[in-house]
Amino acid sequence: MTTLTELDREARMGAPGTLTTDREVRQISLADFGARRAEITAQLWAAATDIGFFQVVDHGISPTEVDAAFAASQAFFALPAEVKAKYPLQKGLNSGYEFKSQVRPSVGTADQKESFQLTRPHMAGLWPTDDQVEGFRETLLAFEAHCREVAMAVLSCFADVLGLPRDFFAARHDPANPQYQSTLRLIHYMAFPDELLDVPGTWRAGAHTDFDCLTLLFQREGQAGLQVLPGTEAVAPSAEGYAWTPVPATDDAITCNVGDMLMRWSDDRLPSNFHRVSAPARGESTDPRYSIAFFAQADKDAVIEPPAGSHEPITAGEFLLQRIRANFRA
Ligand SMILES: O=C(O)CCC(=O)C(=O)O
Ligand SMILES: [Fe+2]
Repeated sequence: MTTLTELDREARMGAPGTLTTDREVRQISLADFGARRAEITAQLWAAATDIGFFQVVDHGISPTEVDAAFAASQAFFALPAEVKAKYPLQKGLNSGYEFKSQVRPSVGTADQKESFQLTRPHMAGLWPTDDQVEGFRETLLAFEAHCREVAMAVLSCFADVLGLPRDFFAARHDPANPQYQSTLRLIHYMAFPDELLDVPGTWRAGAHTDFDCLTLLFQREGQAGLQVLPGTEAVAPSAEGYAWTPVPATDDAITCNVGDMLMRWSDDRLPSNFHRVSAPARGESTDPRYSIAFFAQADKDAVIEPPAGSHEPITAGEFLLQRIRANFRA
């Protein structure tokens, strides 16, 4: 098996660097999508190829739905540890619950978080009961479906620019396919303990790129910490290291970023940017942070074959497995 260049790149990104607010994380409205498609496509492409991260608003997922998903998430994480442990992370399948088990190759320390992942074909035995969290399964399956719709709309715009059929990505992220491997991840960064403040190498999430085609990230107003490294900065670090840009946390916007699969698939035209979630500095809020990520990961049997041949073809199943193996403790 060859080592992915994606893994190689990641190993060099762990240093704290500096923060900058020189870069703007653009907000793009998806309102009236059908009629404004060309304009939206131009805005998405420009943002994705410039800073890399962008936010979409007027995306059609109602505040009520987003609140319900976060309420289900909070209720789950509030369960006793021994209950959560009944739904353990399934190795290599992105489903189930884990506690501080993700170690990013960039930093070598465990993310200070717990998470629950939903990947449709791999949920047998992993749903908490209605006694534990009322309506958990229904709420999250509906939310996952709606996230996929928004992700496919954004990917259809990228397909237009890449000269691919408009439904190219939707056909390869097919919930009816047993090989479906898109994932909804509920994340809880616990209230930050005093003894970890100022400990070097401690992150809520260490620097990484995502493995997927497109990530949708839901944040809560004021629960800050997400920082992105735009591609051009990653190429030319200053003397202090890389300059990271904070991504605002609001209730209404969905933060989007391209992942490694789509970078490959686009012959590297669409960059997959490094990002991380910083630990609070002394004096900053140590309150918990909740986020929800939808990872649009092409079905296992989809072949990632870039049109210009810049990378060898690889199935999305093999690609993802290599990345997961490098990230989770055995
Ligand atoms: O929680 C966040 O804000 C980011 C999480 C993230 O980047 C990830 O899980 O890949
Ligand atoms: Fe990420």
